[in-house]
Amino acid sequence: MDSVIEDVRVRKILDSRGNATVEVDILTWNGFGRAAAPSGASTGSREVVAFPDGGVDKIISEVEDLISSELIGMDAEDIADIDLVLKEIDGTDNYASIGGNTTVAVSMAVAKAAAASYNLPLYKYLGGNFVNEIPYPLGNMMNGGAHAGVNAPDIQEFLIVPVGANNITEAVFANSAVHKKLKELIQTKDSLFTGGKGDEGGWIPNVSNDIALEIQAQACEEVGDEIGIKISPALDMAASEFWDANQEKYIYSQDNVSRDTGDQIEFVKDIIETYNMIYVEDPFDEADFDGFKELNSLVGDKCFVCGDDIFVTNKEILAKGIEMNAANAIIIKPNQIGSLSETYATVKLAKENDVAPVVSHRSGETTDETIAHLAVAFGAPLIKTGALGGERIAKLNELIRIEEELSNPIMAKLNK
Ligand SMILES: C=C(OP(=O)(O)O)C(=O)O
Ligand SMILES: [Mg+2]
Repeated sequence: MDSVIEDVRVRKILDSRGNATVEVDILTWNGFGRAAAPSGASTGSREVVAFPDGGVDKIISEVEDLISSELIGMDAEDIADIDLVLKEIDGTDNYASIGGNTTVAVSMAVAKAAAASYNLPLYKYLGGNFVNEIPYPLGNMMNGGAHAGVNAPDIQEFLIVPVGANNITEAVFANSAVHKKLKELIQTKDSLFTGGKGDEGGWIPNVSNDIALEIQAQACEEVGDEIGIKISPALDMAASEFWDANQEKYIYSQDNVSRDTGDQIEFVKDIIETYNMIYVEDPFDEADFDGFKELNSLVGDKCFVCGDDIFVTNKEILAKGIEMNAANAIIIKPNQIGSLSETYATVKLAKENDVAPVVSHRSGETTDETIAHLAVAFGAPLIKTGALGGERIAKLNELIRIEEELSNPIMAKLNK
């Protein structure tokens, strides 16, 4: 009764890139949930369709009526049933009709409304009373590739993990200290640097991939020594973006170098070993399961080899990855798959097979904080949600509040 849906509102709002996205309100007899959908720039080709052609404007006037007429009267607690109804309303395999961004916003708002109906925070409603692990924040320090300008490195994201942090406050401030330090270090290498930032708040340096790797490591070491905790470098290479299928090579335009898959395996292995990288995401093209498998067998004991574009939060594709031992971590982005219950199914399969779920933002975000709750509820060891910027700190500050609420909070185990 408390959680029976009484009203559904769908509106068009701004995202952090100035593009339109949807925000959904769900009102129950005793609760309220609001969620908004993010959007990607370096999207995997097998992600569900975010919005049909015509974007938000195409669907905004119809979906509210369509969804309201089905959902009003249903119980928000029946999230899986509601997700099936959304799939039926859409009527396609990949949400091409009303958009996976529409359905995911509804699905997350329903879960939040269900939690609120029983006066529970979302992480506790989904994860239970015993959850007490806080994920380490993968902080975005420098941006290249599809998230930056033409003179930036080819590697999309230079990240860090404050692995020695004892709590989330220490962790997020360690990340912001490294971000500040990097501004100084970039200025010594890039005379044209104007303080420009990429989509996720990392600096955009006009330097080679090698120089970016060096100053990333230097910043981790210097700040780590200053504050007395270990900080490890990490990367999202987003290699599908610079894989040339005709030449069968990874094209590093900043460095004037191309690498075939064998060279790429050696190159990435060398980076991981030289800089003690704790995490490398998408080091190969989204179709290259063999490259992933080879790298994972070489470095998987000491480094998270994480798949984003390759798995697109899809349970069936992850199953193939598990069979091949292609990765030991998977990016979890609810809007890649279109609903919370499908997201959960992928997380469950990952955890059952010792593949670490890494709950993640998108490059286009809103101030929606839902993924902070999902990361805690799912027991994710890592959350990837930037370091600075209003839409990024919305999640980080929510983690600080969650930690404060928990009776016995501990940082997650990384086992690397
Ligand atoms: C967050 C990412 O970028 P996007 O949202 O552009 O896919 C990513 O590649 O991990
Ligand atoms: Mg990625």
